[in-house]
Amino acid sequence: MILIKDVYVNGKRQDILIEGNKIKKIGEVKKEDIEDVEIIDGKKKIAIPGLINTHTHIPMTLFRGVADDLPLMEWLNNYIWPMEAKLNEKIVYWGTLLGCIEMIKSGTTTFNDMYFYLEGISKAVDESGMRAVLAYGMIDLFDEERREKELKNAEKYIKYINELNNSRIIPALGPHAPYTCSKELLMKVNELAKKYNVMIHIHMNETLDEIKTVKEKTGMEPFIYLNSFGFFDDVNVVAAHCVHLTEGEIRIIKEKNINVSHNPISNLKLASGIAPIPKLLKEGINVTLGTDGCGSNNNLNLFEEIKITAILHKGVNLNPTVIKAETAFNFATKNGAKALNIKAGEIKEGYLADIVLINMDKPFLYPKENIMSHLVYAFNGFVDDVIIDGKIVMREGKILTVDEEKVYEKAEEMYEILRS
Ligand SMILES: CSC[C@H]1O[C@@H](n2cnc3c(O)ncnc32)[C@H](O)[C@@H]1O
Ligand SMILES: [Zn+2]
Repeated sequence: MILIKDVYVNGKRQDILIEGNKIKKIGEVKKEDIEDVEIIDGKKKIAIPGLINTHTHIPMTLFRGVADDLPLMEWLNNYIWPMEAKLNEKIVYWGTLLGCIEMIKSGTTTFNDMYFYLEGISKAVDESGMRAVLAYGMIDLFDEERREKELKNAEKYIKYINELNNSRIIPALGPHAPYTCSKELLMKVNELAKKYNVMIHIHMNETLDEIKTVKEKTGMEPFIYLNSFGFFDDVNVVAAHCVHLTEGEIRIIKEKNINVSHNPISNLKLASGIAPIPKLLKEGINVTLGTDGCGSNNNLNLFEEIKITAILHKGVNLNPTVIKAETAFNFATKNGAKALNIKAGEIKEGYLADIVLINMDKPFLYPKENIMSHLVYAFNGFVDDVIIDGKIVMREGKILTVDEEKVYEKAEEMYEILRS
């Protein structure tokens, strides 16, 4: 058992008792009453639910800084995809470990990923102690032979992850986007999602260019097109980006309970645009936050997304009340958990013990009055202790699950292979 004593949580100082992978009690807990307990002194700390990143390509930590200041299509076609052709399980494994360290240090406990070489990713997630939803990213480019291969791979990885029997690693399906995946592939994805009871993770409406391509091909906007053949029926979908949406598309997102992953930093950096988040909120749509990969962000610090979300939409709408601090924070916690269907995102009895502690003795966190405001507008994202699934993975800034130095060394080595 783990007992966090005198920590500021849910508005007051109290104790948190963790048993197994769950929060057993919040309130006053006497250590004498419990046997075999590890005590964490929470006096100087606050406890928040671990953050949930709903759109990443985690091994892309190794692509950090390789192609900046470009629009999406040029970035993908001329830089990222040629480099991705050199990937293998080993490179992806080390890139993922680097990403896990970065996320743990910045308070993220769960991520929703779409990428290749899922054996390497799963191994790294397992070792790091993180929680993840992993989808093999499918791209068929409208070619039948490629489609069959991609679908086989996707199914193979769902089975592979299920056989790992690790409750922290959840399989999903990841068709890349409507401009890279055929209707036949997308229809099959809906079928497989129901067959294996897994969610779907897809890029939607990121740029005007891609929407134009889909419209020229199908005569419809992407959400209308996918909806026309039942892609969103009876499945749980996380749609990343959703930057440019028509009223009709917003109606579909609402009707089909599609979860939106807002990635403001990636969208700003690739000059894709700004998603109409206040409009989506008015419709009661579940908005969550993602970083996207490190090629387009260039880090995995979800606290940055929280702050940007809270301030960006104020500026764009000339209205400081459109997204309040707590709303942005909930995007990265409660709403993320809802999207991924996990009992996390809040510190509550019976919930998964995914908890982050922050030492408040930091100059930018004084005076200690409005904690939520500080977390959203003042905090730099460097947290102190992280518990995932009831296990301490970082203590006082030190990662306990993996050898940090070795990961940094290997990351440099893997990068040399990619750029050669
Ligand atoms: C098929 S696995 C994921 C695939 O997506 C690429 N990617 C990374 N960031 C983005 C983005 O913002 N939009 C579209 N595609 C993106 C990644 O490099 C992989 O090839
Ligand atoms: Zn992406």
